[in-house]
Amino acid sequence: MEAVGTQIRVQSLVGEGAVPPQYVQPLETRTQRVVGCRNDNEEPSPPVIDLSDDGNSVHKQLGRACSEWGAFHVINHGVPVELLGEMRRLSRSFFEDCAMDQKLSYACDPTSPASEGYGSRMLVASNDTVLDWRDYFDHHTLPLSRRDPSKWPHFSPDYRKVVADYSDQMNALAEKLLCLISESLGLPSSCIKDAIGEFHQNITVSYYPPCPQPELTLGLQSHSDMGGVTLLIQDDVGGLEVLRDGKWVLVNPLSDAIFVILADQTEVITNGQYKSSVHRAITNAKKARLSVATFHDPGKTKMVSPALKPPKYRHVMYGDYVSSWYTKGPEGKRNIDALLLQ
Ligand SMILES: O=C(O)CCC(=O)C(=O)O
Ligand SMILES: [Fe+2]
Repeated sequence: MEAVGTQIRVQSLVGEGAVPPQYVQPLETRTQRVVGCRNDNEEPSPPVIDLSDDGNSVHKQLGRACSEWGAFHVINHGVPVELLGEMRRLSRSFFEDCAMDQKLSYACDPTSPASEGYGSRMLVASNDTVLDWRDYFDHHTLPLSRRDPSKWPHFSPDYRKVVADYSDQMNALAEKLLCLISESLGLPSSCIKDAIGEFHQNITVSYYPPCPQPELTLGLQSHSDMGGVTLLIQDDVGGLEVLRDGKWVLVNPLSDAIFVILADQTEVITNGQYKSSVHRAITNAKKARLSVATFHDPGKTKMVSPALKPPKYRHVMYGDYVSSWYTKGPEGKRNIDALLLQ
């Protein structure tokens, strides 16, 4: 078992046979799913939107997807699919091919939330939080003043270049999607992007090792993302679930698609017309799973408020919103609900 400070990497627990008690979820948050991670159409799943369709049709499909799901796949998105594959391949290789002491040379600071590097524990606030069955590597990528590739792995000569290319491509796609999403509400194209301001982008690679008792654990507990919009790719294992009408729905992996997740500030800006998506990751006993989530968020000092009247949410300074998230914990949508005006 490896530890840095109080941080243990989940990967180093694999092979212990039983899940340590800190990782055991209370009954009410455990998954009911018999863990075979495919949604075989017995339940509706988030829509797939072809961005090469004509403009009108894309706006309509986006409007429905955003109001009914807050999350959807996009295809023909303009990002080279080879780059998606490279990002998955290289990030998997960091977790699986590098020795633990090499990985730990990139350890994030366990005392500071969202610090860059290799970690396992998302929340630093309290010792009684149930831990996620997940390790991660967080890269700070935009604005360029935050980007320091010397903090990223270099076991492969391509790693840093691929992450930088991936960051630029995701940035362009996030901007394009926010324009389309604004237009789908009849707002000026730049409305949501302007309300978020310059993107603060982080790329988090999550690695979920096989879990001996998947029915007791979660890879990542239920939450909505805090910022503007998240663009996610995953491998073919499956395990991401979105909450819809009180039911958890498994998101099937589509290798060439990018999964778009609306986050809390987009809910505020659209005045609740579009809701952020509550999601989580479940575990399985057989295969490690990998996802790459790219977050596009406001800067810490940005004031965010609804673009529509009368406002249903109070304005908030993004940095204050983030601090309360880290002190209280994500727990579904509790934090965004606190911004609702009566
Ligand atoms: O692993 C996944 O599919 C979900 C990741 C996620 O929700 C996050 O990093 O915020
Ligand atoms: Fe998330």
